[in-house]
Amino acid sequence: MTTPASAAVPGPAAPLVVRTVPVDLADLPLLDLLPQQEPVSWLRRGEGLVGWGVAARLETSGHTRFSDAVKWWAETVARAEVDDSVNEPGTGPVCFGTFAFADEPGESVLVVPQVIVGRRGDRTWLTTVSVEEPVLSPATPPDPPVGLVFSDGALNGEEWMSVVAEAVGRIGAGELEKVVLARDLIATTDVPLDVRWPLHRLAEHYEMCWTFHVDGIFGATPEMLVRRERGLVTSRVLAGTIRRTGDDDRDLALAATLARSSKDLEEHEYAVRSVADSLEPHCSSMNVPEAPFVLHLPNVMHLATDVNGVVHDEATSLELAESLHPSAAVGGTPTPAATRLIDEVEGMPRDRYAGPVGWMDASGDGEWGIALRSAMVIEEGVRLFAGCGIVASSDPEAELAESQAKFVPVRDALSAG
Ligand SMILES: C=C(O[C@H]1C=CC=C(C(=O)O)[C@@H]1O)C(=O)O
Repeated sequence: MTTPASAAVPGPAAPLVVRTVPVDLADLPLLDLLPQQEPVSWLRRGEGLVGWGVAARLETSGHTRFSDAVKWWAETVARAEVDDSVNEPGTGPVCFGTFAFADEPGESVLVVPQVIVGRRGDRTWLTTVSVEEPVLSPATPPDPPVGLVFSDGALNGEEWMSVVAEAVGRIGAGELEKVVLARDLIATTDVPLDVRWPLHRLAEHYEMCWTFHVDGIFGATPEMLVRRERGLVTSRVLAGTIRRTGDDDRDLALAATLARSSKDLEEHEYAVRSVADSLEPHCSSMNVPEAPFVLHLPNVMHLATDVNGVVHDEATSLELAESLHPSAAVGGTPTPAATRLIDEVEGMPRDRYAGPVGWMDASGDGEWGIALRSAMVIEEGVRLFAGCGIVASSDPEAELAESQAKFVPVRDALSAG
């Protein structure tokens, strides 16, 4: 079912009036433009999109959440009055989306901001949607979190390790090959979080990741579920992790260990296979590298594979994201057995953690990351998430340590110092 969030917000019935013009912002970081109210962001290395205000919005849920969103967006852009003098991916009408991991529970949202500013290479543009052109200038700086206190989420460390042990047993018994199990952490704050605070810090420290915020879920994801651009499709698949020590020489040795680790290579292979198998029906040709490379992030290193293809059908980036979700980087292998086990033992709703998050333009081009290294704004503060791929040889204690390392980006970004 498609329901606009409020009666004041035009749904697909009221045509959007969209205008994109080039702007010159010199070197002003796009994040500096974001006001505290209703900010959205999708940025990597200073490029991407930010926006604010709500010109149109869709909330949906259940197993039709992706098809509802695809239909709503097609209807919205079909009726829009568009004047786009820049004509790049991400200009003209653009929606931002965040999707629940599972059919139940969780709301999925598409939002069309009133103002969007984009940057790609040396081009910067402003898109307005049914509003006057604003004067673009730095917004007030973000406020740091007040009274931040972390506590266990649904399970404490010991309990989560027993769940991992249970999964290892079930894998050993032949029920499935891999499952990704996640845990959460609660951060309470004395006043509502100014989400721009962690966004600035994530963008600064994790510049090789996509720093996102859409409707209360934010983070810096290293994993691109799918990018579709002018007929080309790319997916960055990650699975297999080792923590960094902070000592460069030791980290290089660890990277070599990761690249040879049979446990991590097995975990990675499942994830690459799931992505390649889902993309194949949409592609006339594909390149799936035989061996992964090691992606170095400030907190961890991952085995990574970039899968590329040429799309031969009309599938939009969001339809491609739907067919890829949940990949074995966040679900498992085989997918049905893995998602059943997640439901049975994880002990918490994932909501939008590990679901697709990103944006799409009127042509269907867009980028959908996996909402990892992420947190959801909740009434009491923030709920952080981290998950780990479990295979037959996984050790619960090592997985707990890995999950702690995966909390680090958001955890550090929330600290006031
Ligand atoms: C599920 C997460 O990471 C995935 C992505 C990269 C490496 C992973 C791993 O090694 O377990 C996970 O598959 C997470 O960060 O919450």
